[in-house]
Amino acid sequence: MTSTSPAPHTPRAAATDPVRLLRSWAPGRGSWLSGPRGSLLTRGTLTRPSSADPDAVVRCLREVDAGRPAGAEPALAVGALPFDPDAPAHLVVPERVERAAPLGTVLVAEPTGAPVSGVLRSVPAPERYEAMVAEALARMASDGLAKVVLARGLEVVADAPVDAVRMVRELAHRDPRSHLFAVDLPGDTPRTLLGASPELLVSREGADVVANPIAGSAARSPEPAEDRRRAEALLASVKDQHEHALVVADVAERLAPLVDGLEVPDAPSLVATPTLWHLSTELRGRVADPDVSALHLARALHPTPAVCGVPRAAAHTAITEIEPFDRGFYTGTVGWTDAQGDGEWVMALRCGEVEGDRVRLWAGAGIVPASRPADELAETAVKLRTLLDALGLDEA
Ligand SMILES: C=C(O[C@@H]1C=C(C(=O)O)C=C[C@H]1O)C(=O)O
Repeated sequence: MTSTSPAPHTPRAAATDPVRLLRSWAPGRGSWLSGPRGSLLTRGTLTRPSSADPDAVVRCLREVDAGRPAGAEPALAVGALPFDPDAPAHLVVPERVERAAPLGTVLVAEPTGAPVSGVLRSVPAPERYEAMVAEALARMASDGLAKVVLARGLEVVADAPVDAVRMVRELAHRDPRSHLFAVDLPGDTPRTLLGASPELLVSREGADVVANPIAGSAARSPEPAEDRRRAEALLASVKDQHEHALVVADVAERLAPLVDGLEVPDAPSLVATPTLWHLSTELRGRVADPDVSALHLARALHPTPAVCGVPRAAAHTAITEIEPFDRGFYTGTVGWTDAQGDGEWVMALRCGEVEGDRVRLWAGAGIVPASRPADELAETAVKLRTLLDALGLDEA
């Protein structure tokens, strides 16, 4: 790690207005994260951990802390881990951190300014995605693959540089209760990963650990009775319950050695985004060893079958062979971890990457033997709406 002067002390539970924090974010200056437990704005780069290995990150944070006055807030590392656990992660120890209450408690005004106009390209074409699902189903019949999550992407070439600030405010306006994020990515030109995810990978606060896998989805309806019917059909769906149970079993198995008193609900509950119903299970426990940080937990769980599959290695191979693009940070995890081990990591879903006049966005769906290609394509189209709506684009 490189080191510079110690960061100024920021009070842990600053009574900052969460909307002011959101309004202070701009690409190239730091990261903004917001979820049901609070929001966080970071600025500048004090140092970068030498690797994203959790032990190295915690060591780096403790070194930063050692140079700070007693009672200062613990140093933290913020950033993103890619889908591929072997690909380079992006973590920085920021110069300054500001915290605020959850954004979900306040109304975020609809941003002004023109939405994006430009050209959209599907990667791959929608029919090709259906063929990809069919290929996954064929592999399942022959090689013991129980679940694989297949994604597709959209590439937007806009008529002018894309306003990432407007997109983030639009996401916050539409779904302030989701896990919102805007994180600068490394590269020669400024790149921002931004999104509104429904899924918490894992959080640690003191000894308390929460993981909240989500899998199994149904499009919502603007008509209340139909909306309710779809939610109940999802809860009763044998296919979706199976798809969900595979994820919960994997998360529980990987958490078990790290967590005491793991509580795993017997059945999932429903959660809603503005566009989708999902099956959700909240697992809770307490870290067995205080040195197991939120980042250790995230590394142990990622990539869960909510974004990869079962068995993990076979699903990862199938994804690499079938998907015609590199996922990068999509279906990776975004968050922070501090010197005491607290932190929160959310799944990089319903997200896009903004770079100049380009935006890349992705959505995927869990494929199990009972999946049908046309239904999975439709599900990805609904998932893509989150970012398309933030862009003000109509297609897909
Ligand atoms: C892969 C995505 O979402 C994941 C897959 C889901 C599913 O298959 O039902 C639901 C939530 C997420 O865990 C995505 O949004 O792109």
